[in-house]
Amino acid sequence: FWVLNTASKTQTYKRIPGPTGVPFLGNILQLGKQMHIQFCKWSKQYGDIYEVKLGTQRAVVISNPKWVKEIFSTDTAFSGRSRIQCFEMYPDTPFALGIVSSEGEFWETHRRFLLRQLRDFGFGKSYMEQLVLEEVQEVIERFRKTKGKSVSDLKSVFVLAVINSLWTILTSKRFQHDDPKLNTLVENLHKVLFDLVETGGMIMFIPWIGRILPEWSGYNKLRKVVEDNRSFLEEAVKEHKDAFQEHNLRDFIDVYLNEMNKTVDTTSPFYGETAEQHLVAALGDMFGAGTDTTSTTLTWGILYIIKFPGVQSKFQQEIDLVTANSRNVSVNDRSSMPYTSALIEEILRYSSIVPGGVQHRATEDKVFKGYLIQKDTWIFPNLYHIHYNPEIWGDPEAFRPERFLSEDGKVFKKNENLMPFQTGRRQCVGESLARDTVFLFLTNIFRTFTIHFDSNAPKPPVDPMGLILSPQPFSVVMNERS
Ligand code: HEM
Repeated sequence: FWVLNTASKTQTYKRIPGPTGVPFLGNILQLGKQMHIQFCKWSKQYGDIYEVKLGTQRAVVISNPKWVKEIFSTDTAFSGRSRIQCFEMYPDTPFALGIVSSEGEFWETHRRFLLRQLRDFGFGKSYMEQLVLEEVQEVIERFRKTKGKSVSDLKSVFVLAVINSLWTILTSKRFQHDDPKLNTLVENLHKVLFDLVETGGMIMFIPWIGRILPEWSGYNKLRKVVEDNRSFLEEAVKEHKDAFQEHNLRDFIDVYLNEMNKTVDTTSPFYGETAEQHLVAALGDMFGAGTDTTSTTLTWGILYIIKFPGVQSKFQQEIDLVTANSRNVSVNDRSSMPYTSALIEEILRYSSIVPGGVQHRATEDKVFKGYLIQKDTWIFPNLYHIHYNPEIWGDPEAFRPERFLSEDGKVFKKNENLMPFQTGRRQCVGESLARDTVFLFLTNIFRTFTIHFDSNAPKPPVDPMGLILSPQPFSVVMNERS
């Protein structure tokens, strides 16, 4: 029956090409530590779409940017998410909670609610900009104190600073940049994700390995970090429940609790214990998705600006022109800063920190471009390949912000093939915040300092590393501009 069923399904559709794997492991052993590099090699061999097996999990990888847009925008069947329970705060619930991992009506309702509340609380408005600028100022003061001495771990300086504006809106609290407990929490999270890549990401693709070899596979360490995070966030929700006043809704948590209190329909996504667990998971998503990504992008930004000749001086010239070197740069200046806009696009392209995107799940059998994509298949957009495709960019290996400018260099030109935040129904909810944060941090830091590599420190190795592609540590010296 299975043979007949499969044959009848494949007969009328084009066959999806792809590399041959081995039983149980599929193509995992071919992936190596830099999965995105192998994804690019396969796309050269197999074209716009190919199929791989990650353990026993079937996945298709799409490398044509127009197809990526189409598949994630048009059909809800391609907007699902696969459960990877080892990452979940509540792995025993019947379906995944939070925003990143949930799907269907539950996800849609909560994503809409989150976006509306964030907007109402000031997302993308001048209040938010003010909050970001306060963080920028604190980071600048911290750099000032180094007085021309070497600074070696930029990312750790940025990691809590970039989330604080959002955290204020969500919880009415901000973190001290050097809060030891929080920094340990974040470091552990990053370390555990890094170690996962070292073991080929096995527990994501072959869940039973985590149960059989919990130590070797990194499962135990991962669970410890996830549970520490959960306790920290549950505490924040508990404090809000204890202090809750219906007439004084201070932040996102309060508004969410209010919605829960009003809900009597037991089938509503806002009802009962599940809804409260969702709130904790959603806060975890914001924290997880917002800290590492933005701080890594900023760190890459500084590395590229000082590494590639001429970039820092052009950038500073534009900053000085706009501010007359007498005030902070604000997001309103962006429209008069074409070089800066182009520079940030090039940083996003060149770093491509989420190289294989975040995979979606096909929630039913569906035909796409004549190929049958079967239910439960994972769909990866091959973002790194798209961002480094010579047919699109000409000279992708060159760091050249000018590719996003008109010929006379005066007008910023968007390129729709750049999609670091992915695209379509699940497109990153933090895109505008991340863009504003990167813009305000970089412009105001380079308004204040000229930065170069510390000539006494070893040259930084160039290969990016980790699940979120991060630069290897490098040391810089910051000199205050006159
Ligand atoms: C440079 C910074 C960032 C990059 C490159 C980035 C990239 C991405 C990507 C590629 C996705 C997957 C979208 C999809 O599945 O179609 C995503 C989803 C998401 N991002 Fe970001 N992100 C960044 C910053 C942020 C920030 C600051 C937040 C905090 C609000 C955030 C929150 C989320 C959430 C909640 C999702 C899940 C959306 C959903 O599944 O509906 N991200 N991001």
